[in-house]
Amino acid sequence: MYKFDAVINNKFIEGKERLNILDPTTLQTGGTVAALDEQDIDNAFLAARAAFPAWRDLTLIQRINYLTKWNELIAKNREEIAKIMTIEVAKNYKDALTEVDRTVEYITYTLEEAKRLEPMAFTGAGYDVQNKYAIYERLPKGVGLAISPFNYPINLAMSKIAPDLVMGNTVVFKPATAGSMTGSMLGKLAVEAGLPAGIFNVVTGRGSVIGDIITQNKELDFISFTGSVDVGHHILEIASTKDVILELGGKDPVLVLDDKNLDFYSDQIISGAFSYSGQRCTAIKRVLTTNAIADKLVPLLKERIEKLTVGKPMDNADITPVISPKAADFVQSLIDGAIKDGATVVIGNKRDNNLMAPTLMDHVSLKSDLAWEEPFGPVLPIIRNDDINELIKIANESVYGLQAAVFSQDIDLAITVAKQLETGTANINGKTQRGPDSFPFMGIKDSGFGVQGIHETLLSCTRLKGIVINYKNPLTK
Ligand SMILES: NC(=O)C1=CN([C@@H]2O[C@H](COP(=O)(O)OP(=O)(O)OC[C@H]3O[C@@H](n4cnc5c(N)ncnc54)[C@H](OP(=O)(O)O)[C@@H]3O)[C@@H](O)[C@H]2O)C=CC1
Ligand SMILES: O=C(O)[C@H](O)COP(=O)(O)O
Repeated sequence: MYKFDAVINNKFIEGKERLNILDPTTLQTGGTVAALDEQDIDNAFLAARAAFPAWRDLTLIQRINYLTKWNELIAKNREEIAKIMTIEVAKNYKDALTEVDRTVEYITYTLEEAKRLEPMAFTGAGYDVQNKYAIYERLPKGVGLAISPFNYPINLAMSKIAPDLVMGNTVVFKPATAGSMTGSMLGKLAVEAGLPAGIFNVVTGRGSVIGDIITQNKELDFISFTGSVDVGHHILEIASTKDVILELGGKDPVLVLDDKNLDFYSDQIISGAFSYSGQRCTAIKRVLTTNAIADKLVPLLKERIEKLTVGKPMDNADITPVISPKAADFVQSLIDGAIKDGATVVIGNKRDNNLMAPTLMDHVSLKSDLAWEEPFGPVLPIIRNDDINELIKIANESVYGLQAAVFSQDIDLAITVAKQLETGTANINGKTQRGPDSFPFMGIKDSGFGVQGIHETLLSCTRLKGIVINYKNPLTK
Protein backbone atom coordinates (compact mmCIF):
# COMPACT_ATOMS: atom_id res chain seq x y z
CA MET A 1 0.00 0.00 0.00
CA TYR A 2 1.59 3.23 -1.16
CA LYS A 3 1.64 6.24 1.17
CA PHE A 4 2.61 9.60 -0.30
CA ASP A 5 2.73 13.06 1.24
CA ALA A 6 2.18 16.44 -0.35
CA VAL A 7 5.24 18.65 -0.82
CA ILE A 8 5.22 22.27 0.35
CA ASN A 9 8.44 24.27 0.58
CA ASN A 10 10.36 21.00 0.31
CA LYS A 11 8.57 19.72 3.38
CA PHE A 12 6.55 16.50 3.25
CA ILE A 13 3.01 17.24 4.43
CA GLU A 14 0.94 14.31 5.61
CA GLY A 15 -2.24 16.36 5.75
CA LYS A 16 -4.74 16.40 8.58
CA GLU A 17 -6.75 13.94 6.49
CA ARG A 18 -5.74 11.31 3.99
CA LEU A 19 -7.25 10.53 0.58
CA ASN A 20 -7.60 6.90 -0.51
CA ILE A 21 -6.61 6.28 -4.13
CA LEU A 22 -8.77 3.62 -5.75
CA ASP A 23 -7.01 0.96 -7.80
CA PRO A 24 -9.41 0.63 -10.78
CA THR A 25 -8.26 -2.97 -11.34
CA THR A 26 -8.92 -4.33 -7.87
CA LEU A 27 -11.39 -1.59 -6.83
CA GLN A 28 -9.47 -1.58 -3.57
CA THR A 29 -7.39 1.23 -2.15
CA GLY A 30 -4.06 1.26 -3.92
CA GLY A 31 -2.52 3.89 -1.70
CA THR A 32 -3.12 7.16 0.12
CA VAL A 33 -2.13 10.79 -0.40
CA ALA A 34 -2.58 13.90 1.69
CA ALA A 35 -5.97 15.61 1.64
CA LEU A 36 -4.86 19.18 2.26
CA ASP A 37 -6.89 21.99 3.76
CA GLU A 38 -7.04 25.71 2.99
CA GLN A 39 -4.13 26.56 5.28
CA ASP A 40 -1.89 24.01 3.60
CA ILE A 41 -2.80 25.44 0.21
CA ASP A 42 -2.11 28.97 1.34
CA ASN A 43 1.26 27.80 2.58
CA ALA A 44 2.02 26.29 -0.82
CA PHE A 45 1.30 29.52 -2.66
CA LEU A 46 3.16 31.62 -0.07
CA ALA A 47 6.15 29.28 -0.49
CA ALA A 48 5.98 29.64 -4.26
CA ARG A 49 5.77 33.42 -3.99
CA ALA A 50 8.66 33.60 -1.52
CA ALA A 51 10.84 31.37 -3.71
CA PHE A 52 10.10 33.20 -6.96
CA PRO A 53 12.64 36.09 -6.88
CA ALA A 54 15.68 33.92 -6.17
CA TRP A 55 14.64 31.26 -8.68
CA ARG A 56 13.88 33.87 -11.36
CA ASP A 57 17.28 35.47 -10.78
CA LEU A 58 19.24 32.26 -11.27
CA THR A 59 20.77 31.92 -14.71
CA LEU A 60 19.01 29.73 -17.21
CA ILE A 61 21.88 27.24 -17.02
CA GLN A 62 21.62 27.08 -13.20
CA ARG A 63 17.91 26.27 -13.49
CA ILE A 64 18.64 23.72 -16.21
CA ASN A 65 21.18 21.98 -13.97
CA TYR A 66 18.61 21.63 -11.16
CA LEU A 67 15.95 20.26 -13.49
CA THR A 68 18.39 17.89 -15.19
CA LYS A 69 19.14 16.26 -11.81
CA TRP A 70 15.39 15.83 -11.23
CA ASN A 71 14.94 14.36 -14.69
CA GLU A 72 17.74 11.88 -14.08
CA LEU A 73 15.95 10.67 -10.94
CA ILE A 74 12.67 10.33 -12.82
CA ALA A 75 14.50 8.20 -15.40
CA LYS A 76 16.16 6.15 -12.68
CA ASN A 77 12.77 5.47 -11.02
CA ARG A 78 10.96 4.71 -14.27
CA GLU A 79 9.80 1.22 -13.29
CA GLU A 80 8.52 2.34 -9.90
CA ILE A 81 6.61 5.29 -11.40
CA ALA A 82 5.15 3.06 -14.11
CA LYS A 83 4.04 0.51 -11.51
CA ILE A 84 2.31 3.27 -9.51
CA MET A 85 0.50 4.37 -12.68
CA THR A 86 -0.74 0.81 -13.32
CA ILE A 87 -2.21 0.87 -9.82
CA GLU A 88 -3.79 4.31 -9.76
CA VAL A 89 -5.00 4.76 -13.34
CA ALA A 90 -4.97 1.17 -14.64
CA LYS A 91 -2.67 2.06 -17.52
CA ASN A 92 -0.95 -1.07 -18.79
CA TYR A 93 2.64 -1.37 -17.63
CA LYS A 94 4.15 -1.15 -21.13
CA ASP A 95 2.26 2.07 -21.91
CA ALA A 96 3.09 3.46 -18.47
CA LEU A 97 6.81 2.85 -19.05
CA THR A 98 6.46 4.50 -22.47
CA GLU A 99 4.79 7.52 -20.89
CA VAL A 100 7.61 7.88 -18.35
CA ASP A 101 10.27 7.57 -21.09
CA ARG A 102 8.37 10.03 -23.30
CA THR A 103 8.26 12.48 -20.39
CA VAL A 104 11.96 12.17 -19.64
CA GLU A 105 12.60 13.00 -23.29
CA TYR A 106 10.06 15.85 -23.07
CA ILE A 107 11.96 17.39 -20.16
CA THR A 108 15.34 16.93 -21.85
CA TYR A 109 14.08 18.57 -25.03
CA THR A 110 12.42 21.38 -23.03
CA LEU A 111 15.68 22.20 -21.25
CA GLU A 112 17.49 22.24 -24.58
CA GLU A 113 14.80 24.33 -26.27
CA ALA A 114 14.84 26.84 -23.41
CA LYS A 115 18.38 27.74 -24.38
CA ARG A 116 17.10 28.98 -27.69
CA LEU A 117 14.81 31.59 -26.21
CA GLU A 118 17.59 34.14 -26.06
CA PRO A 119 16.82 37.85 -25.69
CA MET A 120 16.25 39.28 -29.13
CA ALA A 121 17.67 42.51 -30.63
CA PHE A 122 14.80 44.01 -32.54
CA THR A 123 14.92 46.39 -35.50
CA GLY A 124 12.03 47.35 -37.75
CA ALA A 125 10.70 50.04 -40.15
CA GLY A 126 9.21 53.44 -39.26
CA TYR A 127 9.23 55.23 -35.86
CA ASP A 128 12.77 56.54 -36.60
CA VAL A 129 14.03 53.07 -35.75
CA GLN A 130 17.47 54.14 -36.82
CA ASN A 131 17.73 55.97 -33.49
CA LYS A 132 16.54 53.03 -31.40
CA TYR A 133 17.84 49.74 -30.19
CA ALA A 134 15.31 47.37 -28.63
CA ILE A 135 16.08 44.35 -26.55
CA TYR A 136 13.25 41.96 -25.79
CA GLU A 137 13.79 39.51 -22.97
CA ARG A 138 11.53 36.65 -22.03
CA LEU A 139 10.72 36.84 -18.35
CA PRO A 140 8.87 34.35 -16.16
CA LYS A 141 5.26 35.25 -15.32
CA GLY A 142 5.60 34.33 -11.62
CA VAL A 143 3.62 31.73 -9.67
CA GLY A 144 2.02 29.14 -11.95
CA LEU A 145 -0.70 26.63 -11.18
CA ALA A 146 -0.51 23.35 -13.10
CA ILE A 147 -3.59 21.10 -12.97
CA SER A 148 -3.39 17.75 -14.71
CA PRO A 149 -6.00 15.06 -15.61
CA PHE A 150 -5.93 11.41 -14.54
CA ASN A 151 -5.06 9.86 -17.88
CA TYR A 152 -1.44 10.93 -18.29
CA PRO A 153 -0.30 11.25 -14.65
CA ILE A 154 3.31 12.11 -15.45
CA ASN A 155 3.28 13.40 -19.03
CA LEU A 156 0.45 15.94 -18.68
CA ALA A 157 2.04 17.02 -15.41
CA MET A 158 5.67 17.51 -16.44
CA SER A 159 4.63 18.97 -19.80
CA LYS A 160 3.47 21.96 -17.75
CA ILE A 161 5.87 21.84 -14.80
CA ALA A 162 9.21 21.53 -16.65
CA PRO A 163 8.67 24.48 -19.01
CA ASP A 164 7.23 26.64 -16.20
CA LEU A 165 10.21 25.98 -13.90
CA VAL A 166 12.99 26.17 -16.47
CA MET A 167 11.80 29.62 -17.57
CA GLY A 168 12.00 30.85 -13.97
CA ASN A 169 8.43 30.48 -12.71
CA THR A 170 7.60 28.67 -9.49
CA VAL A 171 4.82 26.11 -9.50
CA VAL A 172 1.96 24.80 -7.41
CA PHE A 173 0.89 21.48 -8.93
CA LYS A 174 -2.49 19.84 -8.40
CA PRO A 175 -2.54 16.31 -9.83
CA ALA A 176 -5.82 14.55 -10.51
CA THR A 177 -6.88 12.48 -7.50
CA ALA A 178 -6.27 9.42 -9.67
CA GLY A 179 -2.70 10.36 -10.42
CA SER A 180 -1.92 11.92 -7.04
CA MET A 181 0.51 9.19 -6.08
CA THR A 182 2.48 9.76 -9.28
CA GLY A 183 2.32 13.51 -8.68
CA SER A 184 3.46 13.16 -5.07
CA MET A 185 6.30 10.90 -6.21
CA LEU A 186 7.45 13.67 -8.56
CA GLY A 187 7.52 16.00 -5.55
CA LYS A 188 9.53 13.51 -3.53
CA LEU A 189 12.07 13.18 -6.36
CA ALA A 190 12.26 16.96 -6.72
CA VAL A 191 13.28 17.28 -3.06
CA GLU A 192 15.76 14.43 -3.47
CA ALA A 193 17.18 16.22 -6.52
CA GLY A 194 17.89 19.24 -4.35
CA LEU A 195 15.54 21.69 -6.07
CA PRO A 196 15.38 24.92 -4.03
CA ALA A 197 12.60 24.89 -1.45
CA GLY A 198 9.32 26.37 -2.62
CA ILE A 199 9.87 26.37 -6.36
CA PHE A 200 7.80 23.23 -6.84
CA ASN A 201 4.89 22.36 -4.55
CA VAL A 202 2.50 19.43 -4.88
CA VAL A 203 -0.98 19.93 -3.43
CA THR A 204 -3.27 16.93 -3.33
CA GLY A 205 -6.91 16.58 -2.40
CA ARG A 206 -10.21 16.20 -4.27
CA GLY A 207 -10.70 18.88 -6.88
CA SER A 208 -14.33 19.21 -5.78
CA VAL A 209 -13.10 20.08 -2.27
CA ILE A 210 -9.94 22.16 -2.78
CA GLY A 211 -10.21 23.14 -6.47
CA ASP A 212 -11.86 26.52 -5.97
CA ILE A 213 -9.51 27.33 -3.09
CA ILE A 214 -6.55 26.71 -5.35
CA THR A 215 -7.74 28.60 -8.41
CA GLN A 216 -8.87 31.62 -6.38
CA ASN A 217 -5.61 31.99 -4.50
CA LYS A 218 -4.35 35.57 -4.73
CA GLU A 219 -0.72 34.57 -5.33
CA LEU A 220 -1.59 33.01 -8.68
CA ASP A 221 -0.17 34.57 -11.86
CA PHE A 222 -1.20 31.98 -14.46
CA ILE A 223 -2.94 28.61 -14.79
CA SER A 224 -2.37 25.71 -17.16
CA PHE A 225 -5.30 23.28 -16.96
CA THR A 226 -5.91 20.00 -18.74
CA GLY A 227 -9.18 18.23 -18.10
CA SER A 228 -12.89 18.28 -18.81
CA VAL A 229 -14.83 21.10 -20.40
CA ASP A 230 -17.04 21.60 -17.34
CA VAL A 231 -14.17 22.03 -14.93
CA GLY A 232 -12.16 24.12 -17.38
CA HIS A 233 -14.99 26.57 -17.97
CA HIS A 234 -15.70 26.74 -14.23
CA ILE A 235 -12.08 27.68 -13.57
CA LEU A 236 -12.25 30.37 -16.23
CA GLU A 237 -15.21 31.94 -14.42
CA ILE A 238 -13.85 32.00 -10.90
CA ALA A 239 -10.04 31.98 -11.08
CA SER A 240 -8.12 34.87 -9.54
CA THR A 241 -6.18 35.23 -12.80
CA LYS A 242 -7.47 35.39 -16.36
CA ASP A 243 -4.18 34.13 -17.75
CA VAL A 244 -5.44 30.61 -18.28
CA ILE A 245 -4.61 27.93 -20.84
CA LEU A 246 -7.26 25.22 -21.22
CA GLU A 247 -6.71 21.84 -22.88
CA LEU A 248 -10.16 20.25 -22.71
CA GLY A 249 -12.11 17.32 -24.16
CA GLY A 250 -12.52 16.12 -27.71
CA LYS A 251 -14.78 14.13 -30.03
CA ASP A 252 -12.20 13.53 -32.73
CA PRO A 253 -13.74 12.24 -35.98
CA VAL A 254 -12.05 10.14 -38.63
CA LEU A 255 -13.39 10.62 -42.14
CA VAL A 256 -12.74 7.54 -44.31
CA LEU A 257 -13.12 8.72 -47.90
CA ASP A 258 -12.06 5.68 -49.93
CA ASP A 259 -11.48 1.94 -49.65
CA LYS A 260 -8.02 1.97 -51.25
CA ASN A 261 -6.07 1.09 -48.11
CA LEU A 262 -8.64 -0.21 -45.61
CA ASP A 263 -6.20 -2.48 -43.75
CA PHE A 264 -3.96 0.49 -42.92
CA TYR A 265 -6.95 2.72 -42.12
CA SER A 266 -8.33 -0.02 -39.82
CA ASP A 267 -5.04 -0.41 -37.94
CA GLN A 268 -4.91 3.34 -37.36
CA ILE A 269 -8.55 3.57 -36.31
CA ILE A 270 -8.28 0.73 -33.77
CA SER A 271 -5.09 2.15 -32.27
CA GLY A 272 -6.53 5.67 -32.25
CA ALA A 273 -9.84 4.64 -30.71
CA PHE A 274 -8.87 1.98 -28.16
CA SER A 275 -5.39 2.88 -26.80
CA TYR A 276 -5.64 3.27 -23.03
CA SER A 277 -9.24 2.08 -23.36
CA GLY A 278 -10.26 5.22 -25.25
CA GLN A 279 -9.36 7.43 -22.27
CA ARG A 280 -7.49 9.99 -24.34
CA CYS A 281 -8.82 13.43 -25.30
CA THR A 282 -7.30 12.81 -28.74
CA ALA A 283 -8.82 9.36 -29.12
CA ILE A 284 -10.76 8.70 -32.34
CA LYS A 285 -14.34 8.97 -31.05
CA ARG A 286 -16.39 8.61 -34.23
CA VAL A 287 -15.93 7.16 -37.74
CA LEU A 288 -17.69 9.13 -40.51
CA THR A 289 -17.91 7.36 -43.88
CA THR A 290 -20.17 6.26 -46.73
CA ASN A 291 -22.34 3.15 -46.72
CA ALA A 292 -20.25 1.39 -49.35
CA ILE A 293 -17.01 1.97 -47.49
CA ALA A 294 -18.56 1.14 -44.10
CA ASP A 295 -19.77 -2.22 -45.42
CA LYS A 296 -16.11 -3.16 -46.11
CA LEU A 297 -14.55 -1.33 -43.14
CA VAL A 298 -16.74 -2.68 -40.31
CA PRO A 299 -15.65 -6.36 -40.71
CA LEU A 300 -11.99 -5.28 -40.74
CA LEU A 301 -12.47 -3.26 -37.54
CA LYS A 302 -14.34 -6.17 -35.93
CA GLU A 303 -11.60 -8.68 -36.63
CA ARG A 304 -9.01 -6.32 -35.09
CA ILE A 305 -11.14 -5.67 -32.01
CA GLU A 306 -11.51 -9.44 -31.48
CA LYS A 307 -7.71 -9.60 -31.14
CA LEU A 308 -7.52 -6.89 -28.47
CA THR A 309 -6.64 -8.35 -25.07
CA VAL A 310 -8.83 -7.30 -22.12
CA GLY A 311 -7.49 -7.51 -18.59
CA LYS A 312 -4.97 -6.22 -16.08
CA PRO A 313 -2.47 -3.37 -16.49
CA MET A 314 0.48 -5.42 -15.25
CA ASP A 315 -0.32 -8.05 -17.90
CA ASN A 316 -0.06 -5.32 -20.53
CA ALA A 317 -3.64 -5.93 -21.64
CA ASP A 318 -4.72 -3.67 -24.52
CA ILE A 319 -7.98 -2.85 -22.75
CA THR A 320 -7.77 -2.27 -19.00
CA PRO A 321 -10.43 -1.09 -16.53
CA VAL A 322 -11.70 2.44 -17.09
CA ILE A 323 -10.92 4.81 -14.26
CA SER A 324 -14.02 4.14 -12.13
CA PRO A 325 -17.36 2.28 -12.08
CA LYS A 326 -19.05 5.68 -12.46
CA ALA A 327 -17.11 6.36 -15.64
CA ALA A 328 -18.11 2.91 -16.92
CA ASP A 329 -21.77 3.64 -16.16
CA PHE A 330 -21.56 6.80 -18.30
CA VAL A 331 -20.03 4.89 -21.23
CA GLN A 332 -22.71 2.21 -20.87
CA SER A 333 -25.47 4.84 -20.90
CA LEU A 334 -24.19 6.12 -24.26
CA ILE A 335 -24.15 2.58 -25.70
CA ASP A 336 -27.66 1.82 -24.40
CA GLY A 337 -28.97 5.12 -25.77
CA ALA A 338 -27.52 4.45 -29.22
CA ILE A 339 -29.07 0.97 -29.29
CA LYS A 340 -32.44 2.49 -28.37
CA ASP A 341 -32.06 4.83 -31.35
CA GLY A 342 -31.44 1.90 -33.70
CA ALA A 343 -27.68 1.39 -33.68
CA THR A 344 -26.33 -2.14 -33.96
CA VAL A 345 -23.64 -3.64 -31.72
CA VAL A 346 -21.01 -5.12 -34.06
CA ILE A 347 -18.93 -6.43 -31.16
CA GLY A 348 -18.65 -5.80 -27.41
CA ASN A 349 -21.23 -4.23 -25.09
CA LYS A 350 -20.12 -6.48 -22.27
CA ARG A 351 -18.61 -5.37 -18.96
CA ASP A 352 -17.37 -6.65 -15.66
CA ASN A 353 -17.99 -3.54 -13.57
CA ASN A 354 -15.45 -1.02 -14.93
CA LEU A 355 -13.63 -3.50 -17.15
CA MET A 356 -15.46 -2.86 -20.44
CA ALA A 357 -15.14 -4.92 -23.62
CA PRO A 358 -14.06 -2.83 -26.65
CA THR A 359 -17.32 -1.99 -28.42
CA LEU A 360 -18.05 -1.10 -32.04
CA MET A 361 -21.46 0.38 -32.87
CA ASP A 362 -22.71 0.72 -36.47
CA HIS A 363 -25.56 2.81 -37.96
CA VAL A 364 -25.34 5.23 -35.03
CA SER A 365 -28.00 7.91 -35.32
CA LEU A 366 -27.23 11.62 -35.08
CA LYS A 367 -30.05 11.69 -32.51
CA SER A 368 -27.88 9.64 -30.13
CA ASP A 369 -25.67 11.17 -27.46
CA LEU A 370 -22.98 8.67 -28.53
CA ALA A 371 -22.64 10.65 -31.76
CA TRP A 372 -21.77 13.85 -29.86
CA GLU A 373 -20.70 13.13 -26.24
CA GLU A 374 -17.15 12.21 -25.22
CA PRO A 375 -17.32 8.67 -23.74
CA PHE A 376 -13.74 8.46 -22.41
CA GLY A 377 -14.07 4.70 -22.70
CA PRO A 378 -13.61 1.83 -25.24
CA VAL A 379 -16.55 2.46 -27.57
CA LEU A 380 -16.47 3.58 -31.23
CA PRO A 381 -19.54 4.69 -33.23
CA ILE A 382 -19.78 4.44 -37.01
CA ILE A 383 -21.89 7.21 -38.59
CA ARG A 384 -22.83 6.72 -42.23
CA ASN A 385 -23.65 9.29 -44.93
CA ASP A 386 -23.05 9.05 -48.69
CA ASP A 387 -22.55 12.81 -49.14
CA ILE A 388 -18.98 13.90 -48.37
CA ASN A 389 -20.16 17.46 -47.65
CA GLU A 390 -22.59 16.05 -45.09
CA LEU A 391 -19.72 14.12 -43.47
CA ILE A 392 -17.75 17.39 -43.17
CA LYS A 393 -20.83 19.11 -41.75
CA ILE A 394 -21.35 16.36 -39.15
CA ALA A 395 -17.67 16.63 -38.19
CA ASN A 396 -17.93 20.41 -37.76
CA GLU A 397 -21.25 20.41 -35.87
CA SER A 398 -19.48 19.06 -32.75
CA VAL A 399 -19.01 21.45 -29.84
CA TYR A 400 -15.46 20.10 -29.74
CA GLY A 401 -12.62 21.02 -32.08
CA LEU A 402 -9.48 19.21 -30.91
CA GLN A 403 -8.28 17.01 -33.78
CA ALA A 404 -9.63 15.10 -36.78
CA ALA A 405 -8.24 12.53 -39.22
CA VAL A 406 -8.88 12.13 -42.97
CA PHE A 407 -8.09 8.85 -44.72
CA SER A 408 -7.84 9.01 -48.52
CA GLN A 409 -5.28 8.04 -51.17
CA ASP A 410 -6.34 11.13 -53.14
CA ILE A 411 -4.07 13.72 -51.53
CA ASP A 412 -5.90 16.63 -53.23
CA LEU A 413 -9.19 15.47 -51.71
CA ALA A 414 -7.57 14.79 -48.32
CA ILE A 415 -6.03 18.27 -48.11
CA THR A 416 -9.26 19.92 -49.32
CA VAL A 417 -11.32 18.17 -46.64
CA ALA A 418 -8.68 18.64 -43.90
CA LYS A 419 -8.66 22.40 -44.53
CA GLN A 420 -12.44 22.52 -43.99
CA LEU A 421 -12.40 20.71 -40.64
CA GLU A 422 -12.88 23.04 -37.63
CA THR A 423 -10.23 21.56 -35.36
CA GLY A 424 -6.87 22.47 -33.86
CA THR A 425 -5.19 19.81 -35.99
CA ALA A 426 -6.27 17.65 -38.96
CA ASN A 427 -4.24 14.47 -39.56
CA ILE A 428 -4.06 13.07 -43.10
CA ASN A 429 -3.69 9.25 -43.33
CA GLY A 430 -2.78 8.96 -39.66
CA LYS A 431 -4.65 8.65 -36.36
CA THR A 432 -5.38 11.64 -34.14
CA GLN A 433 -2.77 12.15 -31.39
CA ARG A 434 -1.08 14.85 -29.33
CA GLY A 435 2.43 13.45 -29.71
CA PRO A 436 5.11 13.94 -30.81
CA ASP A 437 5.36 16.44 -27.96
CA SER A 438 7.46 18.88 -29.97
CA PHE A 439 4.43 19.53 -32.19
CA PRO A 440 2.08 22.39 -31.22
CA PHE A 441 -1.08 20.99 -29.64
CA MET A 442 -4.26 23.02 -29.44
CA GLY A 443 -8.01 22.81 -29.38
CA ILE A 444 -10.70 25.23 -30.51
CA LYS A 445 -14.37 25.63 -29.54
CA ASP A 446 -15.07 23.56 -26.38
CA SER A 447 -11.72 21.78 -26.72
CA GLY A 448 -10.04 24.76 -25.13
CA PHE A 449 -7.66 27.52 -26.10
CA GLY A 450 -3.99 28.33 -25.91
CA VAL A 451 -1.30 26.20 -27.46
CA GLN A 452 0.78 23.48 -25.78
CA GLY A 453 3.75 21.56 -27.07
CA ILE A 454 7.33 22.11 -25.90
CA HIS A 455 8.25 25.32 -27.70
CA GLU A 456 4.77 26.82 -27.37
CA THR A 457 4.54 26.05 -23.66
CA LEU A 458 7.92 27.68 -23.02
CA LEU A 459 6.55 30.81 -24.67
CA SER A 460 3.15 30.68 -22.95
CA CYS A 461 4.64 30.63 -19.42
CA THR A 462 6.76 33.70 -20.09
CA ARG A 463 6.16 37.32 -20.97
CA LEU A 464 8.24 39.72 -23.00
CA LYS A 465 10.03 42.68 -21.39
CA GLY A 466 11.26 45.34 -23.80
CA ILE A 467 14.11 47.75 -23.21
CA VAL A 468 14.14 50.43 -25.95
CA ILE A 469 17.32 52.49 -26.09
CA ASN A 470 17.04 55.86 -27.89
CA TYR A 471 20.25 57.50 -29.08
CA LYS A 472 21.47 60.29 -31.35
CA ASN A 473 24.38 59.83 -33.73
CA PRO A 474 27.00 62.32 -32.46
CA LEU A 475 29.05 62.10 -35.67
CA THR A 476 26.41 63.53 -38.01
CA LYS A 477 26.79 67.32 -38.76
N1 LIG B 1 -7.17 18.32 -24.14
C1 LIG B 1 -6.35 17.50 -23.50
O1 LIG B 1 -5.11 17.51 -23.71
C2 LIG B 1 -6.89 16.57 -22.47
C3 LIG B 1 -8.22 16.61 -22.06
N2 LIG B 1 -8.66 15.72 -21.12
C4 LIG B 1 -10.06 15.75 -20.72
O2 LIG B 1 -10.18 15.58 -19.28
C5 LIG B 1 -11.28 14.73 -18.98
C6 LIG B 1 -10.82 13.51 -18.20
O3 LIG B 1 -9.85 13.86 -17.25
P1 LIG B 1 -10.31 14.13 -15.74
O4 LIG B 1 -9.10 14.13 -14.87
O5 LIG B 1 -11.44 13.25 -15.37
O6 LIG B 1 -10.88 15.62 -15.88
P2 LIG B 1 -11.50 16.52 -14.73
O7 LIG B 1 -11.89 17.77 -15.37
O8 LIG B 1 -12.48 15.81 -13.90
O9 LIG B 1 -10.24 16.82 -13.73
C7 LIG B 1 -9.11 17.45 -14.28
C8 LIG B 1 -8.33 18.06 -13.12
O10 LIG B 1 -9.06 19.12 -12.54
C9 LIG B 1 -9.17 18.92 -11.13
N3 LIG B 1 -10.39 19.60 -10.67
C10 LIG B 1 -11.62 19.09 -10.50
N4 LIG B 1 -12.48 20.06 -10.07
C11 LIG B 1 -11.75 21.20 -9.97
C12 LIG B 1 -12.02 22.55 -9.59
N5 LIG B 1 -13.25 22.95 -9.21
N6 LIG B 1 -11.01 23.46 -9.61
C13 LIG B 1 -9.75 23.09 -9.98
N7 LIG B 1 -9.43 21.83 -10.36
C14 LIG B 1 -10.42 20.90 -10.35
C15 LIG B 1 -9.19 17.42 -11.00
O11 LIG B 1 -8.89 17.03 -9.67
P3 LIG B 1 -9.64 15.69 -9.10
O12 LIG B 1 -9.14 14.53 -9.90
O13 LIG B 1 -9.22 15.66 -7.66
O14 LIG B 1 -11.12 15.91 -9.27
C16 LIG B 1 -8.08 17.06 -11.98
O15 LIG B 1 -6.83 17.34 -11.40
C17 LIG B 1 -11.90 14.38 -20.30
O16 LIG B 1 -12.92 15.30 -20.61
C18 LIG B 1 -10.76 14.56 -21.30
O17 LIG B 1 -11.20 14.84 -22.58
C19 LIG B 1 -7.87 14.76 -20.57
C20 LIG B 1 -6.54 14.70 -20.97
C21 LIG B 1 -5.97 15.59 -21.91
O1 LIG C 1 -5.22 14.45 -24.12
C1 LIG C 1 -4.86 13.34 -23.91
O2 LIG C 1 -5.55 12.43 -23.53
C2 LIG C 1 -3.43 13.19 -24.25
O3 LIG C 1 -2.97 14.49 -24.53
C3 LIG C 1 -3.29 12.30 -25.48
O4 LIG C 1 -1.91 12.26 -25.81
P1 LIG C 1 -1.53 11.29 -27.03
O5 LIG C 1 -2.48 11.63 -28.14
O6 LIG C 1 -0.11 11.61 -27.38
O7 LIG C 1 -1.76 9.90 -26.53
